Amino acid sequence: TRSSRPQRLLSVVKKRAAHGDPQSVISAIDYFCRHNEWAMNVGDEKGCILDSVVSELNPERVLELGTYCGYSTIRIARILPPGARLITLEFNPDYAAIARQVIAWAGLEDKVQLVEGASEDWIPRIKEHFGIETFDFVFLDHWKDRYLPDTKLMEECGLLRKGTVLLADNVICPGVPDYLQYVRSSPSYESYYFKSHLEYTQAEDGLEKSVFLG
Ligand SMILES: CCCNc1ncnc2c1ncn2[C@@H]1O[C@H](/C=C/CNC(=O)c2cc(-c3ccc(F)cc3)cc(O)c2O)[C@H](C)[C@H]1O
Ligand SMILES: [Mg+2]
Repeated sequence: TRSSRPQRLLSVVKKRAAHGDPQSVISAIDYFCRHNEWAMNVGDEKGCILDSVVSELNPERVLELGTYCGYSTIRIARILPPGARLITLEFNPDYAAIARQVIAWAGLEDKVQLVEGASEDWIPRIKEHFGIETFDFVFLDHWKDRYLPDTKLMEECGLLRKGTVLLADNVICPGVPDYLQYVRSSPSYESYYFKSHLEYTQAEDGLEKSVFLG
């Protein structure tokens, strides 16, 4: 049977990117998705905004919801300070298997812990399972109708602290209206919209940065 899109992305990475060189993995995926086959990675334009938010924050503890092929995982992990850790949740075993290989090809497996499972099952277990108190940075890029319930779950589980930054992809396209309304109206968040474009296209999209105020 035909290969999957993630499988084709992985083979491009192995063919075009240098082992242990995260930037070449990122460039190989972006080139392929722009010129050969679109895929729902955060991409280069929004990826630069993601890079700037992460490097300004210099987070020690990062959570990513929705790994897919690991593109944003390696974008974040490649600029984390030494000793920092990224936990990324992916509930599709086929995507998880591809992402593990992409992360390994980039040489970033020491900074990344890919956990196979659903966010709603894992968020309540992260503290005791990983010995993590709170996260400094959370990147939301999984099913769009799960951003809001998972954010409320992270609040309830005490995984957010004063100053924790949530960065949400796709707040315009496909859109996350219930999440946007919540973080923009809740007194517990200070929100900011980074206008950009849907990955590899000219359609509008953007990232919403929301600081938890406690
Ligand atoms: C219930 C389980 C919840 N918990 C979960 N726990 C763990 N992992 C989860 C959970 N829910 C989902 N995942 C995983 O995360 C990934 C899912 C990612 C989803 N992303 C989009 O749908 C999107 C669409 C477009 C788009 C824009 C325009 C178009 F025309 C077409 C597409 C663009 C974009 O940038 C997009 O990120 C992965 C596929 C999926 O297995
Ligand atoms: Mg996305």
